[in-house]
Amino acid sequence: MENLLATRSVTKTYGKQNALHDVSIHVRPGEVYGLIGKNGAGKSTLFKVIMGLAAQDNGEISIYNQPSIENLVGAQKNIGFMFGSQFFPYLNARENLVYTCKLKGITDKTEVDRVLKLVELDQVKKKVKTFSMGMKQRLNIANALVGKPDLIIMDEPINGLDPQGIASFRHLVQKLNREQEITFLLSSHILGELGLMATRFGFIHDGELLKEVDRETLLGKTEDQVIIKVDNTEKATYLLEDQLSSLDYVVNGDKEIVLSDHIDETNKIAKILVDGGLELYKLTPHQQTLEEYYLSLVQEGGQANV
Ligand SMILES: Nc1ncnc2c1ncn2[C@@H]1O[C@H](COP(=O)(O)OP(=O)(O)OP(=O)(O)O)[C@@H](O)[C@H]1O
Repeated sequence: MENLLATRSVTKTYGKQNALHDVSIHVRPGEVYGLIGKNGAGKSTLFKVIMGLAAQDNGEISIYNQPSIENLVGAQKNIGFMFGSQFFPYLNARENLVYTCKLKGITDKTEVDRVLKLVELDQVKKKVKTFSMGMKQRLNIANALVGKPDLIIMDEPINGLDPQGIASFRHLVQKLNREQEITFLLSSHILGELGLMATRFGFIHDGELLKEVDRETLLGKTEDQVIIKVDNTEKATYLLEDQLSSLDYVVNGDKEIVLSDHIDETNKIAKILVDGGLELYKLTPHQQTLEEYYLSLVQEGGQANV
């Protein structure tokens, strides 16, 4: 499928700091793409490079498969962008958006009403300085919607929102994605926050893109596990390795054994451990979360089996 936005082997350094190394992401039309990475992973730098706010050292950006600089500048007009709030606090939402229209050279007088309606701020008259975080976020989206972009890029859009704000943000993104056919590229340092709304994920760590994976594949990878806690982890893994045919496990920092196979044989596992003279404190089935999957991906440097 043709990409709406792609980066090819983009590299960017700040002095000796390697902010992006060989990053190739592929955002297809109609997706809600979640770029996930911890603080300092390179998400903002990648967005700045895409928007032409920072120059890459190497690599290419293409929008609708148009890599040349002149075309890219034109194509960037089809991108709505949000990098934190930059509104006049003493103006209301409408007045702020009129200003955005002026900056973008949009003369259509109905544009402000259109975007205010889409984010359900059309009835709100008060000044922006009195807005809740959730309302500010909706105004941010309205601002990005001005000019009918195909793609909206938002850097850490969920930061600072309460659970209700996160839910209404999610519903708004999904509605705009479905009804206005807007593609989204969103970043977060918390996978769980984008886990419910993104249709595809890119995992970035220390400036490198570890993996791109669609939602269904990712959900299929969060496996059923068994968590075991005993008084002697080393002896337990020795006994289990000895008496079970194959054993896929990790020992995590809390001295727990996380077993990914033999999950239907908890009775047998308990017997092996107790017969081996171990104190068994815990033996519980567990469904791996997206966050845990992401952490294992980072630990394995992108080699997790997707
Ligand atoms: N202007 C700059 N000068 C020097 N180093 C920078 C600059 N901007 C970013 N960096 C460094 O580049 C790396 C990537 O930073 P970036 O801001 O892109 O990460 P991020 O994933 O967006 O994290 P955060 O969510 O904390 O902003 C970090 O090590 C950061 O310190």
